[in-house]
This record gives sequence, C-alpha cells and structure tokens, in this order.
Amino acid sequence: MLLRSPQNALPRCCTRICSNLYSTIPDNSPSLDENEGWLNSLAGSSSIVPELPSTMSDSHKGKRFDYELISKVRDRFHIKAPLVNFTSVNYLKRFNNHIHHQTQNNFIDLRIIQCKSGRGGNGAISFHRDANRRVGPPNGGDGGQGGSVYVQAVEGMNSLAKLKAKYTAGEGSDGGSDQLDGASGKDLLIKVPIGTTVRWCLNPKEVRDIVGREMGKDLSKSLKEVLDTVQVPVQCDAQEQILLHREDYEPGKGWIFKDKTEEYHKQKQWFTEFNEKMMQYDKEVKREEFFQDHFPLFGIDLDNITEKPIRILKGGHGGLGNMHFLTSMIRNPRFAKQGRSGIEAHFLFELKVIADLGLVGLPNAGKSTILNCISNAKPEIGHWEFTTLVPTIGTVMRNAHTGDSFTVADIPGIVKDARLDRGMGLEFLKHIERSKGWIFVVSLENTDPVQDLLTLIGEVGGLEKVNQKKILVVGNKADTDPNTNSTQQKFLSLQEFCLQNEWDSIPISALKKHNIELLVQKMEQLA
Ligand SMILES: Nc1nc2c(ncn2[C@@H]2O[C@H](COP(=O)(O)OP(=O)(O)OP(=O)(O)O)[C@@H](O)[C@H]2O)c(=O)[nH]1
Repeated sequence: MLLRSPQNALPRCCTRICSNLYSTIPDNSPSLDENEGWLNSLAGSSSIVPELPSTMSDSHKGKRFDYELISKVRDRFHIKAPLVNFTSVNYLKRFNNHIHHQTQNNFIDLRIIQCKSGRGGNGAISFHRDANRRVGPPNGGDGGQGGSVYVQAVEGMNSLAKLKAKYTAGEGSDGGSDQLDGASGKDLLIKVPIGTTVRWCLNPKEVRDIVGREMGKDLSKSLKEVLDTVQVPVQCDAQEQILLHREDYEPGKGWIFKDKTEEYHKQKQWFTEFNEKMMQYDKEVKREEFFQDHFPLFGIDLDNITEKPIRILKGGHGGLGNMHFLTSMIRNPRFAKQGRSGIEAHFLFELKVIADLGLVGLPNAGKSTILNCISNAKPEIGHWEFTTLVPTIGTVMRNAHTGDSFTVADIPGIVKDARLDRGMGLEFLKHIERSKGWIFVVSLENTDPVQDLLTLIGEVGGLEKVNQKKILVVGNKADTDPNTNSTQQKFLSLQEFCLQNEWDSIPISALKKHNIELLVQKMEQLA
C-alpha cells in the first residue's frame, strides 16, 4: 500500500492526468468542490476526442505478409490473413514430432510465450471515523495499477532457452482506508538476445485444434496447406497495430457496492445522474486502453540493444476509491470502481542471429572447420553429416589494437530438397537472412562442385535471391587428391561459373590451413 500521510500527501489543488484526454481526477484528500468540479467537467469532455484516421496505411511494401480488409467498424479495422502468419510452422512441427526444444549447446531460437499483464486493484469503500463521528467523509483510496510486461534485447545472450513459458505481471493492490492507494503490481521484463523478433500469435493449443479439425475434414491436406488457407480475423487500428483483447468494459458498469446492492443504487435518481457523468470517465478509460493495448501486426525486430524496455502489455487501471464520489448530493458513497483487467496474449519470439557473413554449404563441406580456423568460435567438427545442428557465430579479429573485426555464422548443412524439409530443412537460413554476404562452401573432394553450388543456390531461393547478397565461393578440401590435378580442374570449373556471375572464388584447405589469410582478406572485403 502506498501511504500518503498528511505530510507527503499531494497538495489539495494537485490533480493528475488520468488519460490521453487529459481528464483530471482530484487526487488524494479531494474536497467536495473538487469532486463536483471534476464530475461536471466529464460531461463536456467528449468534445476533445481526437479525430482518428479513417483509412489504413495502404503501403504493404516490405511487409511480412498481405492481409485483406474485411470491414471498418468505427475506429476498428477488421482484417484477415492466413493462419501461417500467426503461428510458427516449425514450432508446430516440433510439437507434433515430440522433438524436444533443447538442442546443441542449449540453443533455442523459437519460443511461443504466454504473457499476462496484471489486473488493476479495486478502489476502496471506506469512511473516516473518529471519537465524535461514527461515519465521517469517504476516504477509500484508489486501486494500484496492474503490472505491465516489457521486452528488452540485451548483450550477452545467444539463445531463447532461458525464457519461461509463461510470464504474469503482478496485480495492483486494492485501495485502503485513510486514502491509501494500493501498490502497483510488479512489472515484468523479458530479456532476449539481440536479433530477436517478437510477433503476436495465436495460442498454440487453439492452432492445433484448428489444424486437427481441418485435417480431419480433408485427410489429403498437409499442415502447410491448412496454415496457408485458414484465414484468421484480427482487429487493427489505422497504424496496423493489432488491438489486444482486454476484458470488455461497458461504461457505467464496474462498480463495487457495500451495504446496499446495485439494484438499490440503480433505483436512486442521484446515483443514475452521477453514473451518467461517470460513464464519460469510463469511456475515457476505454479510449486510453484503445490507444495503449496494441501490438504491431508485423511484429517488432530487436536487432539492436534496446536502451529502454518496450512495453508489450499494459497492466489494468486501478479503480477509483469512494473518496472521489463525495458530492453535495452523495454524502455516503457506498461504492467504488473495480480495477480493470489485465491482458493475456501469446507472443512468438524468434531469434535470428546477426552476423556480417553467413557460411552456406552442403553437409560435410567443411564450414565448421573454416569457422574454427578463422575465428574464436569452436563449432563441432565431424566427418559425418549434420555435425552442426545449431548456428554458431565466430568473430574474426582483424586488428586487436583498433578492435576491427567481423562476425561469421555457421549454419547446419543444406541438402537437396531442403525446401521440402529434407535434412534440417531451411529453418536455419533465417539466421543469415540479415547477413550482408554469403560464403558458399563447396567441397572439391565431391565429384561435381559446380553442381553442388547450383543445388545450394536452388535451395536458398535461386539466383535472384542470392544476388541480393555479396557472394564469395570457397572451394574447400583443395588438399585432397594431391597426386592428380583433379581438384585443380574442379576448382577451375567452379571459378569459371563464378566469373560468369561476377562472384569471387578461392580454393583453400581448411584442414591444412592453406590459403586461409587470403580467404580472411576476401571475407573482410565482403563484410
Ligand atoms: N581433407 C580435408 N578434410 C576437411 C577439410 N575441411 C574439413 N574437412 C573434414 O571434413 C569433415 C566435415 O567437416 P565439418 O567442418 O564438420 O563440415 P561441415 O560443413 O561443418 O559439416 P555439417 O556440420 O554437416 O554441416 C571433417 O571430417 C573435417 O575434418 C579440408 O580442407 N580438407
């Protein structure tokens, strides 16, 4: 409880801003005149409701997905978009296959997390008492604000493994007698690695029910088809922000009564007239919630350290205590306002590691060996395929004095038909999505390195996609077959293909550390 003793109480004339609409509520120790002034001011406050844009932004360029506008009801835009945008295919697959999320080095790059902001505390119904007066003026304090949920990207984290499955912020405490305001609920901060994106999503249970139903109707349908065809209705504001659902609130409702019932109060003209004015306050609270309870439809991208935590769910308002309701007509207000509910929502946290360059290759091409010999990273190396199961980032230090360095990400090998989910699929490509340059690593030990390179290009999205990046092609394992010049021939073919595409190429042996300095120089130019 926050005690406002007469010494530290706000001065009587002090008012606080309650909402965007600048409705002012007299603060603790309000006098009858102040209360009446405030209640009367509510009647005229509707005139200052700001104009809201009547159309949604029509620029979808660069957005993650398209949506369809269904209708507009007052300030709400009803849209629909395929289910795939509000869940994670990989998350669902992992769940279906009972693959445990824990992987190599405890690396987890995908989590769906349930978050809940705290409910606001209820206002108190209380009356001053002393030796001379059994029932004095009302002195019930306000409920505390519910706790909010925040996210922040911080340095030093490289996995979502430590995130909890559920975060619930604290509830605001109820107000007390003697004008005591309830304590605010504890806020929650979810710390994530830099490179994490956060998107609003549906409850995975709900998604699994939909998928189960749809597949039950048509057994030939694949998971992908269901996710692409089922449309999810969502409400947005004009700025493409999803309106989050807080328990609804009908103006004029949300009272707590003491001694006398709601029915009793409803029959009294003094109460209905008073409640008429309070409805405007309720509308302002709703309006404020409308402006605050939203989350970007396309999510947020925490690709840098977040200096100030970002609030994703706001706690509920505390309810007003009965000290605010003393007027010349109402001497004994035996009622107070309930606190507003918190908000519950699911968010999809996805880590896309950030590295200047990404290594792309078939399994066993020697990517991890390369990263091992050029950087501080120590990825696992093995002569079997898929030794690398999670992305590893290495920092290549170029100048210890100036601190010049660049980062390189090694991702699991990509196989033919990875797009159709063979091997490890393409799930890990997202980790090099934001890299400036891609290093294709092919093994000169293989029969046809040019064909290997073509396979890789096809799998990662074709030449057009590849040409959006700076490219370097590395022919690794140049040490193999030293007695014939076959590796040399293979490299020359590779080089010719690269020249046609205006890409640089280099033969190396990561195992024997041949040509590594030149490789690092070329990589540095790319980065
Ligand atoms: N002869 C030779 N062998 C190499 C060279 N580079 C790597 N290797 C070997 O090739 C095998 C695979 O190397 P990795 O670095 O694990 O290959 P990777 O591309 O990371 O493999 P995945 O984890 O399956 O993606 C290991 O046995 C390495 O010792 C090289 O330059 N020459």
